[in-house]
Amino acid sequence: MSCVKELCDSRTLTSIPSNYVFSTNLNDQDVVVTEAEEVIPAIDFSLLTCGTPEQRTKIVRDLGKACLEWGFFVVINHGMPESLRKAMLEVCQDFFHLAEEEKREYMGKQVLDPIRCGTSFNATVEKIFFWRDFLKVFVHPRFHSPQKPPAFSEISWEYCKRTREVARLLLRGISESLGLEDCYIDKALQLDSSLQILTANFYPPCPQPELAMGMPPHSDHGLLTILLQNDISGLQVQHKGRWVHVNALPNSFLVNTGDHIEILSNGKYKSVLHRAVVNKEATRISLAVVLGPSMEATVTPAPELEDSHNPPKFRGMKYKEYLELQQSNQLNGKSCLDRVRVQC
Ligand SMILES: O=C(O)CCC(=O)C(=O)O
Ligand SMILES: [Fe+2]
Repeated sequence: MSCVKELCDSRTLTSIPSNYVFSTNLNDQDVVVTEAEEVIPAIDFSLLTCGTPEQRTKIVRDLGKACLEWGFFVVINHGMPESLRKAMLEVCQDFFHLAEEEKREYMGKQVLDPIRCGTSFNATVEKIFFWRDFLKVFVHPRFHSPQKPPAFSEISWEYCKRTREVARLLLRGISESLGLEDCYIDKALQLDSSLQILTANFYPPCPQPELAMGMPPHSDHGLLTILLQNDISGLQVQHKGRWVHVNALPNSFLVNTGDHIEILSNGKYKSVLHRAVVNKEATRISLAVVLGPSMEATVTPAPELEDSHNPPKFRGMKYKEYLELQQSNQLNGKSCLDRVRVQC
């Protein structure tokens, strides 16, 4: 199965091959609105880390509201230098531009292999492919990096260390917003050995973008995903039954809550459905850093959030098993989370 990049580079395409036609794509019920109509809430990260107690209380409340109403927020004043964000995007682009032979050692790997690249989501089981190539690297608790491009290791190490710090501080605020101790998630899910995965997504220009899909509607596993993209938009977020097309603010990160926040909060904060559409003109690159529990942690709803009116909505499952389950599945809505949902 060759990459979409190779498919595009090998000849001038005027239409897409039939195995890329995504049948339930952009149909009439799929109303897409722009951010002019629906504005994703912004969280000023600096107030969480060095605001006055009053400012911190307010930002924790705002964070809780964003998790409750959107499952998605924009983080501003995060302290990450723009030069590092740019370097990270560039070095990922360089990886996708390596010759096929140089990427081959990372192809055809299993879900728990620390470095793997490929196309679509799980091209061995899918009948219809997504217009997307990817690189996935496990960067914590053990750091891994492809050997090429040579700068990848140093840049991704720094980028991942900083995104991990941002995610852990956001999770403290989210714990508090749930009425739990600020270090609750950190302790319960053993975040000193949290699994952190860097995914780089590469979406080349597509001759028939209305027929193809970069990534289908899905929710993310893990606790938080921190997303960075080049100047090309394509992410759409489900909100109140409509798709909101996101144009990221400059210098900001987009963050969404994952399935394991939904489990831990006993369904209070939902993991949000999102998808990536493609376009005719330009290559889009997005970098998604997922911070999850320790692979050995069994994630259950926090007992503090359960009572007789609110029994546990999910059964416990080890994070490692959840990852295996997700990869054996088709990437499809919240089908993986449904497998641990308690039926009532
Ligand atoms: O490309 C995007 O904007 C979305 C990527 C994404 O959802 C993912 O990697 O899980
Ligand atoms: Fe995602």
